[in-house]
Amino acid sequence: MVVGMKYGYSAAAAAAATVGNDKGGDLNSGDAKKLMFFGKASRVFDLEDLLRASAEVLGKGTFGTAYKAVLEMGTVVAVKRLRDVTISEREFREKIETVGSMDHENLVPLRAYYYSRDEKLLVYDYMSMGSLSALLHGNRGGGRTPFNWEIRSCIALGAARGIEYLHSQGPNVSHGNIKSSNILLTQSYDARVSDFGLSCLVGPPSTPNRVAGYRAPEVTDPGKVSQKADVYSFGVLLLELLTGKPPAHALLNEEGVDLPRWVQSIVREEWTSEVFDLELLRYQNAEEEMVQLLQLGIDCSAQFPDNRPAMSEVTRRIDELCRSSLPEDSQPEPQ
Ligand SMILES: Nc1ncnc2c1ncn2[C@@H]1O[C@H](COP(=O)(O)OP(=O)(O)OP(=O)(O)O)[C@@H](O)[C@H]1O
Repeated sequence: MVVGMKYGYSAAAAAAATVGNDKGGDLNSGDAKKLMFFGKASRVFDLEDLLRASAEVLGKGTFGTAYKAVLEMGTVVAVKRLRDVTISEREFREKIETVGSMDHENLVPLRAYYYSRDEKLLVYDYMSMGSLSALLHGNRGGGRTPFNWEIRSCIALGAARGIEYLHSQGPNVSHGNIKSSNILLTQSYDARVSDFGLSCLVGPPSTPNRVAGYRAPEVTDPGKVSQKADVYSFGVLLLELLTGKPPAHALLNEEGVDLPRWVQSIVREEWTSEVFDLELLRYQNAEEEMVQLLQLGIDCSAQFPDNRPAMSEVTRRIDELCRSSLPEDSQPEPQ
């Protein structure tokens, strides 16, 4: 199956056919029609390889459709086809260069991009374990790895570190779309934050309710999200991780209650019996730490931005919780 034929990458295919040579470097030369890579060692395939790859739709998101593409040489990548890119080509290239320069072990690296008038593609590492959302809310039948405290707290810490890194790039740098489907997992359940930097490339989402459960109350323009709004979304994500409930859960919405308010409506003494995910309780051996992480989720999702902690503090608190729940003989060296 060919990506271009099956999913209509025809504009990219046409561009590829006209490339002809690799020379030149400015926007009007052949390079403008090529797959542009970030980093040095990663230039192992080109646009034609990508167009020949067999592809499968992973899902439709706010910014476009994501595909899993298996290249002929066996490399697997995730390709995001952006829709509604409203900014100019120059602005797009400038912004995407910034995104591509972000480098942290808890971010999904952007490997390459393709820009033409009709087609904008982003190429990421493919994360074979999928998203936190799928793991939390997908099939809970037998055969799956117990989704215990150790794994969940490690995911919370990794995601917090990724967001903290983004925030450390400047006071105006934020993610803008923190949610469980944007936390992807490696084989060893390390968390990687994806989709950063995309909200400034595309127009307003056509489906605003997708992020409803995660969006901070003060956010009116999804294109203008502050770091404190990211902290709110991360707080909701922590509550989701511990309760196993999706923030836009039908039952919660019927009562007009969002996840943070639902958790707060239950007295602390009843958290263990009423709030925590039953699957988490089954492997429970860290009740005090679970309660503290839930409290952190509540603190992060405070109504007023000034009452929310900074991501650096959030990371520090999760790191402490992870350390205190480890057996004495397996405590890691402080970083
Ligand atoms: N690099 C990747 N590796 C594996 N799966 C991915 C990758 N990127 C995205 N996905 C998965 O593909 C699906 C669609 O992703 P996409 O980011 O387009 O939409 P979303 O996360 O559902 O929403 P949004 O666009 O608002 O972030 C999701 O299930 C996501 O977890």
